[in-house]
Amino acid sequence: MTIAEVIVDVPTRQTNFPYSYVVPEALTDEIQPGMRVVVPFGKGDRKVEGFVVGLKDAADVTKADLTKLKPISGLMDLNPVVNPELLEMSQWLSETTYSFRISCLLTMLPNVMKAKYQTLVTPVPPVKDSWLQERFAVHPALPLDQEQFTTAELARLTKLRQQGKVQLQYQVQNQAKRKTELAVVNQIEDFAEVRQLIRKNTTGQLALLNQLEQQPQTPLKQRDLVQEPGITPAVINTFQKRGWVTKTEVEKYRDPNKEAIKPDQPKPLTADQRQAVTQINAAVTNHQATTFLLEGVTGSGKTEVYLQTIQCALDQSEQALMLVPEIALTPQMVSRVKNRFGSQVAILHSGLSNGEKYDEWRRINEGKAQVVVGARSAIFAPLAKLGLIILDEEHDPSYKQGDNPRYHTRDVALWRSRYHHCPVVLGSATPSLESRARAEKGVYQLLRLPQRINQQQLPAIQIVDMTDSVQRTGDLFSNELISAIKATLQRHEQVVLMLNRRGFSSFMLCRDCGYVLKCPHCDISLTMHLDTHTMKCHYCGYETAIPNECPQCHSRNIRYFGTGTEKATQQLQQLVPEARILRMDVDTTRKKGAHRRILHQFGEQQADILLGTQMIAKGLDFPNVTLVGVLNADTGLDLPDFRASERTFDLLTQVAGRAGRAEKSGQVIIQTFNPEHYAIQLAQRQDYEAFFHKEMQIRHLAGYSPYFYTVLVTVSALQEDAAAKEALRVSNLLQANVAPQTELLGPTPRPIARIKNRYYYQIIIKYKHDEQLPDALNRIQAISQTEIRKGFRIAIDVEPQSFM
Ligand SMILES: Nc1ncnc2c1ncn2[C@@H]1O[C@H](COP(=O)(O)OP(=O)(O)OP(=O)(O)O)[C@@H](O)[C@H]1O
Ligand SMILES: [Zn+2]
Ligand SMILES: [Zn+2]
Repeated sequence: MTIAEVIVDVPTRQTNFPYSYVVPEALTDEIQPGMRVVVPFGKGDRKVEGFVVGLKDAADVTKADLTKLKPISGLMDLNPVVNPELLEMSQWLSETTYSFRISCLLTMLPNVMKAKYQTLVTPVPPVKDSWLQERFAVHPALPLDQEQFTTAELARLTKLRQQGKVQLQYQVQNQAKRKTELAVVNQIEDFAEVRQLIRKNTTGQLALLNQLEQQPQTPLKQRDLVQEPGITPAVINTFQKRGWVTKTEVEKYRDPNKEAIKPDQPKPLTADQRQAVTQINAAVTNHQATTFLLEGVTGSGKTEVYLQTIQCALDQSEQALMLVPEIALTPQMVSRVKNRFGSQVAILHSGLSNGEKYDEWRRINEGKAQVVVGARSAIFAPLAKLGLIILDEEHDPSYKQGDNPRYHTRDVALWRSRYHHCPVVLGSATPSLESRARAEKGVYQLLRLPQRINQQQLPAIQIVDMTDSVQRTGDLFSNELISAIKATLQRHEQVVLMLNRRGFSSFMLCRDCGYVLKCPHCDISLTMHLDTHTMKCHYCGYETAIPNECPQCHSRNIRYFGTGTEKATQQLQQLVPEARILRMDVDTTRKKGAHRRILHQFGEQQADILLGTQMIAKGLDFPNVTLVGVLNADTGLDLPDFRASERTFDLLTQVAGRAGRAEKSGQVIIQTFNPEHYAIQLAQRQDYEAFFHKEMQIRHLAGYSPYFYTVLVTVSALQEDAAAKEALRVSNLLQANVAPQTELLGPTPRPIARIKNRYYYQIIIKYKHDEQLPDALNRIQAISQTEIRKGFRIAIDVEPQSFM
């Protein structure tokens, strides 16, 4: 007899220990680690989903224990969905992020593979109640929901259940559906003989015969066959009746990137590119788990380095994984990879429907894709022969997942690199301080591309001091920027304008009493949306009409501090009436394909100006863009976050890099209220190395990363005093268990103290070495499950990327 170790999916009873189940005789040959199973759990033996993480022999279990074990109810998969590498990784991930193993396993799989639960109700025989007899005449079990039963009927069922006349069953549903299509399989052995049997004038039959003869061994899709002249479904049916073909179902993958591929060739490399490619390729061919930091200024040709090293992995019959931040996963980037590697490429990003994601994932899992390009979660792509991992824009905060498991993509990449003995390339024009510091120490190997392609200069950057109102026209644009825009349009060149939306924007303020219109559920001001004429909360979705008087003092003297993209577009249109402006932000890109459409229009020069949020700062490569303007450089500088300067520097450098990338030289104008700030001054010089050294000194003095490690513990509850008390309890528990040199900051209310009616308190742990810390955090993780039942939520975030 075999025993399976199963990690079950029960949100309120999470534990990192697998439960043991008996494998029924019928499943012994089928079951494998990495498969999902349905198992009975808890008092009512309700059916839940679980993952088999190991199998062992019954001889290893005592007789007494054996009798207590329940059997597995069924398998959800025919093949393992978690391969041995990912199974091993899930263990490591759960230990290093202090999250439960089930959430690690679920994170690795496409969304549709998360099981859905359904409650079914069935009458208990003998059924005497006439209403029950009637209701359950057709189906012996019905889903217990509002669609099936009226409220009165549901109440009636509750009563019947108390009397033991009906019972509930919990059913796990597999949501993942694979699509199949009809195909035709050849059964003819002697084609000449069949040709004799077909009459000369039946061209359709002859056409089909020819198709079969060309590829007698492969199933031919009916959809493709009927494209041939003369071949119709009727012709195929005739062949089927005569036993010349049989019909079958073949798997069909939804192809999310239907756009035509324009094959392209590797470019001859510059000397710097060649040096980088040579070193990375050596590590690929020698199977070395080296981490390279590719520090290349904007437009230095990092992408070409990625493509040529990917080629090297493919030449070794190995696979490559390329990660890109979600917003940089532009259609431009995707087509660059697809044009080079064609249909071997699988793409994973949030714009795909769940079904499309599942299909791409299956293609990868079945070894049918050799190159995977995707955003954060693509780091778990089940490539079995990984030969190279690339993280483009490695400094990007979106590489850190905000929910459990709170992993950093870079750490997972390094783990996989060790597992597969393959190199990792971290690329950026502005590497994170952590990575650059590791390169300084020799932990990572530094490769630099200090020059732009074509000897093109980095664009000249001009800073405009917005505190000087003489310089302004309207509240968003300086005279300099407006005249530069006009001059650019006269040369028939294009402009990219960025509105920095980090921090707070477009809120309503009463000039008489100072009232700011806030969300009733969150501690954050509401944002004005002109298209819907509402004030919206960006955290919980609450919305209300735009008020025309102050809700507090009823004064009409209210002001909208709008720096929203809509308002900026309107102002700009008034100042430069001839301009054709495209707006790109979360609102205009919500619809599927909108992002692609806007960029396509801009690329085809159907517009002069692209005005957008951070979304436009990354990855865009338009040769006709010669002017970049940043409307408000500093909204991120005041945020209570030790990385505020780094983020501002990164963003300005990235967006400036969009100008003058081809033959024409570029110009950048940065509008700011803090012209003296070092992040802005050094961004003006585009001097990453100087910024790195300056910022390292500041981090050293303040005791922050990369000199110290941080862990953020957050406690929340519906009542503010309860949250505060619980945070204090957690803090005391930590204090008692961490090493004496470890510093605890807080508990303090989080900068945005309330979201969706929950109050948040935070504790920041700072340390250099602390061997006791993992144990201390494990204790917190363990109590989090009991606390959840009392209404508290405790979150542990190792190396947090945000303190909001
Ligand atoms: N060796 C080369 N010869 C000619 N053109 C090249 C070469 N390498 C890259 N390019 C071209 O130079 C332009 C800039 O390259 P690329 O977009 O790869 O830079 P990047 O470093 O990734 O930039 P960013 O970080 O700003 O996105 C692209 O249009 C690319 O096709
Ligand atoms: Zn007021
Ligand atoms: Zn809200």
